[in-house]
Amino acid sequence: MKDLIQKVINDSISVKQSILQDEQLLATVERIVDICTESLRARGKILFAGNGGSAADAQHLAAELSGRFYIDREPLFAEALHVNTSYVTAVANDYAYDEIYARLVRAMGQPGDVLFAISTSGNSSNIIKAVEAARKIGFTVVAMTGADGGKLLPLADHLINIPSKTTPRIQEGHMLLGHLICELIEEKMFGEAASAV
Ligand SMILES: O=C(CO)[C@@H](O)[C@H](O)[C@H](O)[C@H](O)COP(=O)(O)O
Ligand SMILES: [Zn+2]
Repeated sequence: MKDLIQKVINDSISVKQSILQDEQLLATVERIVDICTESLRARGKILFAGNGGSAADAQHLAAELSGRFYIDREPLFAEALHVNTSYVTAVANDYAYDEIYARLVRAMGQPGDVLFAISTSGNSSNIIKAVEAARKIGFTVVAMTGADGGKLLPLADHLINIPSKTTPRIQEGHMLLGHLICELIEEKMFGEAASAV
């Protein structure tokens, strides 16, 4: 048991070390922060979509923006697409599970909005369909993936691909960088030097 505990913690640390050393990935994080800030300043929306643990991550990250992260400040428009269970169950039942996010993207989305498509495999079809709908509308699409990026890879404007093939380790990487993105957006928009950036 102790061996497994140490292995899992070590694996998680290794993934995070790889992220830290990946300058291209860290530059992508900066670019995503700039794009989200620009969108929010223009009254755009930041939408998040994921399944399972990634749905939890989606609503967690949305709440950091619509609620607050560190700073007492105005709310920002951010939401996770699965949170209305009446909507999700009706659309999954009446149309298809694949349609749940794409349909809401079409209902809510406007050019300049940002969609975070969170899928550890990059292959969940409801996420792919949401991305296709978002691209048609003129969103910026940020894909948060792992492994080889899957089908999301060629569809994303910006890719956060966590260097791991293990779903929970990938999710931990998504949350690390997702938290970082929320912190940096808040700092850029509301921090002490906000008027200068
Ligand atoms: O949280 C976990 C595993 O850590 C699971 O609930 C996991 O999110 C689900 O199996 C998802 O359906 C996986 O989908 P995806 O990440 O490949 O898009
Ligand atoms: Zn999980």
